Amino acid sequence: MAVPITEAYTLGFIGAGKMAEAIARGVDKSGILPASRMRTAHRTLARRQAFSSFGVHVYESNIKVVEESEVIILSVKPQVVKEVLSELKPFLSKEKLLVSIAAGIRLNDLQEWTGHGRLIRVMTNTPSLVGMAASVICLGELATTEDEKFVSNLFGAVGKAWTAKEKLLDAVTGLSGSGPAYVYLAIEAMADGGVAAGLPRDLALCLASQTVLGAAAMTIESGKHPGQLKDEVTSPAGTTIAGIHVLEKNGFRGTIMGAVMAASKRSEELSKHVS
Ligand SMILES: NC(=O)C1=CN([C@@H]2O[C@H](COP(=O)(O)OP(=O)(O)OC[C@H]3O[C@@H](n4cnc5c(N)ncnc54)[C@H](O)[C@@H]3O)[C@@H](O)[C@H]2O)C=CC1
Ligand SMILES: O=C(O)[C@@H]1CCC=N1
Repeated sequence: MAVPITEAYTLGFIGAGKMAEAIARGVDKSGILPASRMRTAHRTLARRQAFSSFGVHVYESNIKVVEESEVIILSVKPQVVKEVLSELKPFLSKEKLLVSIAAGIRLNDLQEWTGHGRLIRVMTNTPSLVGMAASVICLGELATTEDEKFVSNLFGAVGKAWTAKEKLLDAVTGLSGSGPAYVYLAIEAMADGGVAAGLPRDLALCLASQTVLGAAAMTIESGKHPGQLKDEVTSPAGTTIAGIHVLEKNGFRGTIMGAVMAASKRSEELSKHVS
């Protein structure tokens, strides 16, 4: 019988890397759980300090993290998940809720490696650090609706969270998991374009970032189709259509679609290589 997660829970991170830090800091900032109720472990001093600097308890071993946590976020690279879980399996009782954020690692495999199904898979992204993540949640067989609510609240505190069937998670990974990197490239390229056109670098980067933020907010808040919003920027014989012509000639949309599809495919491949 799965024990409901109480308000006084502790949150452990197995794998104190970039994504774990973005979640831990984001959750701490959100106010729903202070860093003092979070635990992790790492072999390097630099990563231990990165977590202890904002109040996370850092232990000597992954086992201690699991023993001391009710909810465990598995945040190691997909390639080491099986090995890490083989060590932790005896300590992962059904009282504990395991949340895997590893790209491509299926619930079936996680279930086999842990010996039980009180599992939730989440594909999130690094903007959790600033409370703007996009996360998708998939429930394992033994995860309860309370577990789902709990994890939705946790990831909802660092952005927006949706629940979906696991078969969609490779596509989610290719779109929103990897997506921030595509947008960083776009921001960098827009800033470079601004510099080429004569802007100082600092101003160019601020303008590029704010423009992406503003356009994303317009898409979400106006409810308008992005094509309509594009038309509203594009005056006849104006500047925007000149820019769009260059993008279309160079396959901009096809390139972005191809990136999402390639990353989704890679997520699918990862699942096959590790099981
Ligand atoms: N970085 C991102 O934007 C996203 C990453 N993810 C997933 O999150 C997971 C972590 O990714 P990152 O944080 O980017 O990687 P990372 O390499 O920054 O973090 C993984 C950490 O795990 C540590 N580690 C390796 N073996 C370990 C072991 N046996 N015990 C404890 N720790 C160990 C590594 O030293 C490293 O610090 C991956 O599975 C990835 O697919 C999911 C969504 C987005
Ligand atoms: O590049 C990766 O494999 C991870 C998963 C999604 C974002 N970063």
